[in-house]
Amino acid sequence: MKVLVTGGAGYIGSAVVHQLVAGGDEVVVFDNLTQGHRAAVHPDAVLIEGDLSERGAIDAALSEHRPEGILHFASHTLVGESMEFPFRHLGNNVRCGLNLLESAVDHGVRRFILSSTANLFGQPDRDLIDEETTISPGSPYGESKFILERILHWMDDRFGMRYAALRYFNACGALSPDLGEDHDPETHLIPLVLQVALGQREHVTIFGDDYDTPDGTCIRDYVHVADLADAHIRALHALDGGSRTYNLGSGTGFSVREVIETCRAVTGHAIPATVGPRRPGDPAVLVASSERIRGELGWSPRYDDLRTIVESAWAWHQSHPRGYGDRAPHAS
Ligand SMILES: NC(=O)c1ccc[n+]([C@@H]2O[C@H](COP(=O)([O-])OP(=O)(O)OC[C@H]3O[C@@H](n4cnc5c(N)ncnc54)[C@H](O)[C@@H]3O)[C@@H](O)[C@H]2O)c1
Ligand SMILES: O=c1ccn([C@@H]2O[C@H](COP(=O)(O)OP(=O)(O)O[C@H]3O[C@H](CO)[C@H](O)[C@H](O)[C@H]3O)[C@@H](O)[C@H]2O)c(=O)[nH]1
Repeated sequence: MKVLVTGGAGYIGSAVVHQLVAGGDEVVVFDNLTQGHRAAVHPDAVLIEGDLSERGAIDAALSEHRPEGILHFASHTLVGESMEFPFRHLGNNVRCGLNLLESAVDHGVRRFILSSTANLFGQPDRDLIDEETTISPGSPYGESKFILERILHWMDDRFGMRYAALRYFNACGALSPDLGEDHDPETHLIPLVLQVALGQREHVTIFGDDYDTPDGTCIRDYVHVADLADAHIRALHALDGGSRTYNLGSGTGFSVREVIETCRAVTGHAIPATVGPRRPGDPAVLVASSERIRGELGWSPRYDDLRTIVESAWAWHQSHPRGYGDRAPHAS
């Protein structure tokens, strides 16, 4: 299949692009490279440097390449930042998504995959979050993704757009030692902890240890990018059977302290940690039930062991301590 992948130079998108190309699909990446990296794009994929806020740029890409499907990863992605700058997230994510969908409809594209999020659920009152759990976005970021899910519902209803909304829990790990996570600024827990082991930070700050959890720190469901890629490919090829929505996680939660302990064990570094205040917008516990995608598409996570996840991330960070190395050095 020929597909257009927005955000295909970013962390998760680039991993999915590599797996799509490996499976024989033809890929066009559309990315403004604000967080993405040229070097992360598979050499057999076409890279268009463009911004989704410009409808004309999307139209040009779809007219030239005529993809059958779109995978939409490009987004503002940070929960905490969206609490501080709600309009930035709501405006950008919804406007860019609408531009893309309107152009897709005009160009006859009828297959669409959306990167959605566990943040749709706020802090649910159940242990495992399935697709029937009440939607109550925990931040403007989560709200922007829910709005896009609702827009997709109407695209299907009005235009026969078959979509999959994939609600990832916490993406983690590296597809290979040469393809991993490189954000600026980095805000995600595992890369930050590993940067301490690399000697690039003095310590990691735990955002609150007074949550109602066994060790007082937040619990998250860490799902490996290789497993996310597998889910995208299965969902893409299942769309002819109709639109679908899936929660994607491994079904096991790990606390912030457990993540730091595992990073200590894998790296052999003491990794000093201090406790700071809670981060606005952070729910205490988010763990997925992915029974629906397991049952319908036969997906199951292969990398659900935290040590294996951290080992794959550590292999990437060790071989690329400055990431892809394409950022201007920070003034100190
Ligand atoms: N990382 C996670 O744990 C996680 C969890 C749930 C959902 N998600 C979602 O998955 C998707 C990918 O996340 P990621 O961690 O790979 O993020 P990322 O920042 O690494 O990738 C996003 C990519 O989109 C590009 N981009 C951003 N705005 C753009 C625009 N206006 N036009 C064109 N390109 C643009 C960036 O340059 C970047 O390459 C996002 O939609 C995010 O909300 C991520
Ligand atoms: O320096 C840090 C960084 C993070 N944390 C904690 O570690 C956990 C994981 O935080 P991340 O920033 O790594 O990830 P988030 O859970 O905030 O968010 C991620 O998963 C969400 C879905 O749950 C979103 O979709 C979002 O895009 C994606 O970044 C949270 O409890 C956070 O409070 C710390 O204690 N210290």
